[in-house]
Amino acid sequence: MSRIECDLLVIGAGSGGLSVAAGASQMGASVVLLEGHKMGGDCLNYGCVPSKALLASGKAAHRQAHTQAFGVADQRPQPDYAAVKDHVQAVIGTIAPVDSQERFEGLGVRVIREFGRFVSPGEVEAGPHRITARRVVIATGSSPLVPPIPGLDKVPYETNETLFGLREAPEHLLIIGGGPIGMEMAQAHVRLGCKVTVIEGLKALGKDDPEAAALVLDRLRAEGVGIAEGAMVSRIGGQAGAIEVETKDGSLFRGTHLLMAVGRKANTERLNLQAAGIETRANGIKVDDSLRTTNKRVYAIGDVSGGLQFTHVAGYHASIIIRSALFGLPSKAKTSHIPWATYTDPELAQAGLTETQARDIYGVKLEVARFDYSHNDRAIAERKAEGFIKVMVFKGRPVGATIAGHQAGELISLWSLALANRLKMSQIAAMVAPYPSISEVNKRVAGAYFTPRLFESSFVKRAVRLVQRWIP
Ligand SMILES: Cc1cc2nc3c(=O)[nH]c(=O)nc-3n(C[C@H](O)[C@H](O)[C@H](O)COP(=O)(O)OP(=O)(O)OC[C@H]3O[C@@H](n4cnc5c(N)ncnc54)[C@H](O)[C@@H]3O)c2cc1C
Ligand SMILES: NC(=O)c1ccc[n+]([C@@H]2O[C@H](COP(=O)([O-])OP(=O)(O)OC[C@H]3O[C@@H](n4cnc5c(N)ncnc54)[C@H](O)[C@@H]3O)[C@@H](O)[C@H]2O)c1
Repeated sequence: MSRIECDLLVIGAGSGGLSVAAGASQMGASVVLLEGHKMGGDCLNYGCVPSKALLASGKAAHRQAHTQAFGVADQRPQPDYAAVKDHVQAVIGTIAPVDSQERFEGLGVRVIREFGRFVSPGEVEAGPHRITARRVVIATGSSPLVPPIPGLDKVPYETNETLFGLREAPEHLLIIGGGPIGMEMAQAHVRLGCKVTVIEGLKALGKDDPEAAALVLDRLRAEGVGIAEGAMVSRIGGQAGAIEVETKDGSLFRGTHLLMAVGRKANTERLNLQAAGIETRANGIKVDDSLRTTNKRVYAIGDVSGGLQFTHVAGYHASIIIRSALFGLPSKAKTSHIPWATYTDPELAQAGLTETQARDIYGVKLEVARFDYSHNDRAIAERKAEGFIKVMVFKGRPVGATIAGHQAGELISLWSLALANRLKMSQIAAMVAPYPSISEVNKRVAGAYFTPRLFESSFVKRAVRLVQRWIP
């Protein structure tokens, strides 16, 4: 067994682990990075990247079929599912070098392609190596949760780890779970010519603002996605090509393929956490505000730490712990400015508090500013005028923003900036957005916040009349 000593040991080469390893190594720390499976983790191989590439194919097909309104005859799209999957793999292949072993070795990181497991509070074993590090970062991510639904073990089913490798188009895809994975994959598949039914136990897109979620769900239904809500699955039967899903209320759904999209479970089993005195909680490894585990020399970041499960959150976590692990400076992870977006068409994006959360905290003192896409000239020109932005404001500062509409995932960054820096609505209103751009909705919502103060104020009206009497 070889012995290795380093400043920082990173376990897992996904979104979080790669960010820590790259940053720490370039700042002069000796870094060892363990990866037992694919470099790039879930996001590159089975998550964000393939799902967005598949959605892009769906969008291309949908566009072909909806050009008449622009004066260009519609065409019947002829998607070739296997070719679409080639596109998905090509996109992964284009991005993969950025996450590759070679690139990281070039940055000075020692990359070991083995799974790691703790053997003591300060030592990790990986294949033939025993590694001692000043600090350890667990960034092992999450896997699809497959609940023990009776009958599920007797039928073939897909998860995000197998779906992107499927070469034959599902004739009728049943999706259990109406979260972001379920709804993104539903729209991609319906646009690629598959029949799709989503079976959701509670409320589809239930973590989002209900009004914004409803706008997206209406659009998906209009495109032909069947969405059953309040439909908790109780039993699964049938066989390959003829799957049956039964719900607690007795409804029966039949389809040819099944996708399980009911959430995630943290990747902790291989780590032998007890040997290191690291405690877990229901959804992952227990961490404090600074992302330290119950073993103070060990951090946990990204999906495995059980909070918001997004690539940009894993990257943000990496920046937080680099500060404390390398420089010994205090640093805390916040969630108040974290955005997320679901890349359906229209997109759905959130930063900070939803209206319901903000009302619970600020009560009647909360103000909600709103602007509809139907008043945005660019959106009208592009025939994307369906959607809205609303911003939750307390004492002149935004505390949350919700956007449902074209490019919502792009527009939301401004609100993360505003929340991170405690900007005022007046500072957003001072921005000038180019005309005609979709991003004008961000300025116009700030304008909407000030409209009653400026245009419906008798004080302002009196002041203007007075000044007008005096100025030449
Ligand atoms: C279908 C889908 C779509 C998604 N779309 C988006 C999106 O659009 N935007 C977004 O922000 N997020 C998206 N996500 C979420 C995003 O993929 C995750 O939040 C992100 O990958 C988490 O990064 P991570 O570093 O925590 O884990 P991962 O990226 O999963 O990386 C963990 C790595 O650790 C390795 N590993 C595990 N155990 C060990 C061990 N013991 N030793 C060594 N290595 C180990 C794994 O093999 C893996 O490579 C999506 C997820 C899915 C499933
Ligand atoms: N665009 C993005 O950023 C993006 C896209 C996809 C995934 N992700 C990340 O991946 C995570 C996982 O996504 P997800 O969609 O799997 O999880 P999720 O937890 O968001 O949604 C799962 C859904 O399944 C439902 N469900 C659970 N058990 C059920 C049952 N027995 N019968 C019927 N419905 C059931 C739940 O009520 C829930 O609505 C997300 O929370 C997100 O963090 C992000």
